[in-house]
Amino acid sequence: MVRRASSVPHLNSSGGSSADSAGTSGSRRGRAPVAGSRGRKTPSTTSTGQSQRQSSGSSSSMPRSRSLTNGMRRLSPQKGTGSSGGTGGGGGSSRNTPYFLRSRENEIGSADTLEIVASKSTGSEECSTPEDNINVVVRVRPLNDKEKRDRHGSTLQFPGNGQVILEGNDVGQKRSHNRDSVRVFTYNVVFEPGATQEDILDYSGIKRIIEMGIEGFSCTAFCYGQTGSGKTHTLTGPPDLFVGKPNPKDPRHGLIFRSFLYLFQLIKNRKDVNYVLKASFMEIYNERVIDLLNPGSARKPLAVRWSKKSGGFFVENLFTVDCEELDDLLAVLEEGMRNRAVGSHAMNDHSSRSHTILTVHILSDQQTDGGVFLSKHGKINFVDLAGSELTKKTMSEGKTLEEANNINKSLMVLGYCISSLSDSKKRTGHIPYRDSQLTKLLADSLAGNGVTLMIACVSPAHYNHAETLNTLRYASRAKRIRTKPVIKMDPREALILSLKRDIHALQMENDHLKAALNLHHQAAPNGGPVENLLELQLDRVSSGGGVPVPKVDLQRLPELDGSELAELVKLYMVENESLRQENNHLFTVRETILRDQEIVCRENERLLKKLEDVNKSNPNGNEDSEPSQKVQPNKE
Ligand SMILES: Nc1ncnc2c1ncn2[C@@H]1O[C@H](COP(=O)(O)OP(=O)(O)OP(=O)(O)O)[C@@H](O)[C@H]1O
Repeated sequence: MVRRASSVPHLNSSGGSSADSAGTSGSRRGRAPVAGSRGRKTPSTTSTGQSQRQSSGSSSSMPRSRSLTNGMRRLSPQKGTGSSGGTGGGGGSSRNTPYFLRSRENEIGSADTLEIVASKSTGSEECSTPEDNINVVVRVRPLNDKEKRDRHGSTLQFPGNGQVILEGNDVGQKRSHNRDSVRVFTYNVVFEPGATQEDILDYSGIKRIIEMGIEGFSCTAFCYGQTGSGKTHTLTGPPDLFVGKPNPKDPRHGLIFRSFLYLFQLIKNRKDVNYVLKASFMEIYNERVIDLLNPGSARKPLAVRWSKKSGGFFVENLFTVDCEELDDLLAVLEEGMRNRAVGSHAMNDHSSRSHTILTVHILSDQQTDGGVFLSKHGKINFVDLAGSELTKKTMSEGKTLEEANNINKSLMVLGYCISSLSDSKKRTGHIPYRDSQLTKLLADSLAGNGVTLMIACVSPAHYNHAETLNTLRYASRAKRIRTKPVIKMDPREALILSLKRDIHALQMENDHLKAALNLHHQAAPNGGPVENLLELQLDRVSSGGGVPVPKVDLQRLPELDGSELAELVKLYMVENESLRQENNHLFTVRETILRDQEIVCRENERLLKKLEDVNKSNPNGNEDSEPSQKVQPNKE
């Protein structure tokens, strides 16, 4: 796919908390309109950490905190393996040797090599890390033609090691060496204007996100930045990619397209797991949630509700499409892109007027050694936020102005949430997720059990200095947020898995005893010292089934004679059998629990319906069902 000018990319990355120095869904299911809609003409909707100040380039004195940089640590070491470029092998590739990237000004970008080395020395890390920082990377777009024509210089420099230097806002003034106005920010990775779409796939840490999604984690990649900074370009590529029949080989394809290829490549390699993929695509336009796969002519908004079961918000009746083939996923992307709200203003001809969330659900079933099926539900959200804008600069008016106000308001709430979450004192207090639809739906990604990648997009042009500074600060704050990634797994299945592990351990012990018995017979065919049996200090413990089981010091086994060993083996086999029975019993209990759960679920649905009726008859009620304020459904 995309080939970079140089074979050695230069990125700079850091990790950790911000080292900037300057300072699910309830869903109607279907495999429908989308899968069959590729190439179909659909009516397009045209509603269209602040850092301490320091002199420039003093990177060596930058404070560094321990942190993940998992994004970099788990990068694929290879380039040029195609758009799906990774090494494949599911979670396996997360243990790749990190690829070291150095800075080369105005080329690709840089990553914090110190952080990578530090991470490497800690060895490989399991997916279920107790806490992770949000992985934050910055992408700087190139100056566009207009900016070049108007001779807007670049306000950014790239010293390497995941740093970006923002010069003082001295545009139009004499270029003083005003050290105070120079700010240095550090991120996991900084992509310089020369970075390609393929670089973003390979070095942003998105591959790790996809791998963790497959492993059952809830993952999110979101783009943030001012209008026209390249968010949509990064996630999906330019809009004309989705006009007519898209060319899959087009090098301009964005991160979502490339991630889909990578996802399917990983899944194909996991023959031992049965995967089911589903996808949904929605937008938040003027605080209304619209289903981009099924917008309807009236673009009727969907309700955002709280789920007690999952402990998070979800969009009710969001269309979810089964995606058996890569083509189905691509069709979801294309359909949504055609339906999303786009408008034009002075700073962007194709400005996103809404926030979009494309979600891929990854349901997996894997049979363990003992025959138990483990089900996991991972998901990957791709979030393209609408750009913050200064309406004076974008010259928005009328409808575009209303959109801009809504966009800015929801981004402000997101800013509050990020700011509170990044502050260790405020983190445990009230976080205003409920103040916007966007933050309700991103709550889990920001502070829950998810894994999150933030791509902060900035313009290098001097005239965007204030917005670039804002974005860089925003990104620095986000970098301080820590989440606790957890695999979503049925707890009963987890219990059975652990029981199976116990049985396996017992079986190994039995095998060991049998082997010892064999050895003993060979070494002493006429029998050993019987009287030693009492000295073995058999520690009798009661097993699950109440059968007494002797615990033997295995080192002393050779002292036993044949009959004693045979007796021990017999006891272990009985114990083994009893454990097996216990396990079967657990299976039965599990079945019963599942049946009970189904009954409760049905009852819950009935109550929810009732609740809806009550809410309908109360026109002044809020859109969300606030269980504390209204009729409460049955607890699940
Ligand atoms: N890295 C890049 N390389 C080349 N062109 C880019 C890059 N980033 C952005 N552009 C171009 O800049 C313009 C604005 O980009 P884009 O629409 O992605 O911005 P945005 O941040 O999504 O804006 P908005 O918030 O208004 O939707 C587009 O023409 C896009 O193709």
